[in-house]
Amino acid sequence: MTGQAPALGARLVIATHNAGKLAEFRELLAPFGLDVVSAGELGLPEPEETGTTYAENARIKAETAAALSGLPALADDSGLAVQALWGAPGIFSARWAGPDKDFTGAMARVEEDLQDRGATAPEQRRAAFVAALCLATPDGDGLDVEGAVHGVIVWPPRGTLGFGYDPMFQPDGFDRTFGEMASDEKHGVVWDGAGRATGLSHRARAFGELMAALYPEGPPR
Ligand SMILES: O=P(O)(O)OP(=O)(O)OP(=O)(O)OC[C@H]1O[C@@H](n2cnc3c(O)ncnc32)[C@H](O)[C@@H]1O
Ligand SMILES: [Mg+2]
Repeated sequence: MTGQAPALGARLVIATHNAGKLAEFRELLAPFGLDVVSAGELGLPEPEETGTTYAENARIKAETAAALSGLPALADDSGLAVQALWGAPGIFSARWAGPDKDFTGAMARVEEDLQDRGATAPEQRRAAFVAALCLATPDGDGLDVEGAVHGVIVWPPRGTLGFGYDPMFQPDGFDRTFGEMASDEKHGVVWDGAGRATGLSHRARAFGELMAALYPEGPPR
């Protein structure tokens, strides 16, 4: 293997129009010295997310951005999957917030739906954040990975950090929500001695999987 990631390239498009995700990817990619540019900065359109899975939607976003920019593109499709709601809002997590991106309203809808089902005990309020990443190249190569983090839905929401549904999600093993965690705690990655990356958030875990898939034999020298 050469010193260069096989598919990342020196310039990489982050195929998202979500400022919160973009900030997290910039932090995750910061150590690698890539020239990171977002789909929004390139003026690329937001493709319609017509897939029925996180992975399908991530691929649509990555392939669209790679084809339009001529650069490798990394996309993320993610969401909050609440067990008692059969995985909702899931791939519709962004759509629950509507065109005004009203996540206060979207979180209230999650809570209302849980209340309607009488889900008041923590074990009835289990949920996971899920992220599917797709790295696509302009010549049609694609790499798909996923990550998840399990936890519980809390009410009322707590914390002002992060974005989206962060204030109502408390990961297992913590007494704080993602909205109460500094970015490094939520999605910072830790490298083990073999060059494998792990982290807390769904996005950090998926990122670790991406690195493992790109470099199955460990980091490039
Ligand atoms: O499609 P792009 O342009 O990437 O941006 P988006 O916001 O529409 O992203 P998704 O279609 O993947 O929808 C995922 C939604 O799930 C929520 N979500 C995903 N990851 C999250 C996280 O780490 N913290 C809080 N909410 C998250 C957030 O509200 C997102 O809008
Ligand atoms: Mg979207």
